[in-house]
Amino acid sequence: MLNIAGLNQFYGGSHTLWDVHFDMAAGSCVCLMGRNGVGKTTLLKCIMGLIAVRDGNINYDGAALSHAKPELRAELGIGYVPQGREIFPLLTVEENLKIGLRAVRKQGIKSIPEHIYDIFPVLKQMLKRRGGDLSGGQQQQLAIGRALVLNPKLLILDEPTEGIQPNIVSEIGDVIIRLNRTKGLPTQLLKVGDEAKDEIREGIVKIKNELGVTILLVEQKLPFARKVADQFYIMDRGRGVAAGKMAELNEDMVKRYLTV
Ligand SMILES: Nc1ncnc2c1ncn2[C@@H]1O[C@H](COP(=O)(O)OP(=O)(O)OP(=O)(O)O)[C@@H](O)[C@H]1O
Repeated sequence: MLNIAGLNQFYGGSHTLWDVHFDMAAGSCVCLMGRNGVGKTTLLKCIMGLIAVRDGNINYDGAALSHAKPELRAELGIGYVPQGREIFPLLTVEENLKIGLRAVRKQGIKSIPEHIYDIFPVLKQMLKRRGGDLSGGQQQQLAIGRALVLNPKLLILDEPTEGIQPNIVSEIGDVIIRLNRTKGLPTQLLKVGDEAKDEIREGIVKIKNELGVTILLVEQKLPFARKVADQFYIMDRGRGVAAGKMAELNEDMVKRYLTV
């Protein structure tokens, strides 16, 4: 789904990403790991077209992204929640969510999809509150909710648990798992609709629609990363140095590349 080859990036004269190769398959949940300053956010920003790439290729579902305008990502179904969340503090929750709608008008999505409130009920309760008055955890839910308005196929999250209290961290973990993994709900469940009440059938269709999102996240908290992701990709000093199934992430790699 996302394929990166030979990617190099510079901040002025400073060579930050070195010949990065990275592949992720549709349906996976990949955690981008590494110590502070190794280039994780920079890689995400390259994918999102927010900073220029010196050379190399970024391909998403057959589309070449390396030199494409940032807007193309939303059109292709790539949602992004940046580090620090970047919600609009003076706008209400509803207004923040509506900002996501601009990018999807072409797809005929004109109002905030109801399933966003199923996933984050707190947003419905707080629709008229200003973004800046929400707690850190609520702001993160708002930032993820805003990205979900796009109905993304690929959702990119940069440190979604940073600065958030532990109980909300685990809620956010559950949401990521729910978005990513419930794909493949048996189709016979849909067929029971003949006898089932409309409500139930609608609920199942909704769940099917909201799920199966491919996820790429940067995360420093190891237990969280192990819980939500099925693959890891480790960076060190601007280079990709290890990748594999999360179950294969061993103590040696943790010591070598992750612990401070
Ligand atoms: N706008 C910028 N201009 C110049 N150098 C930058 C800029 N942004 C980041 N850097 C540098 O590029 C390197 C990679 O930074 P990046 O933020 O991608 O790392 P990271 O792995 O995401 O770290 P963290 O976990 O701290 O966010 C660091 O040395 C950083 O100081």
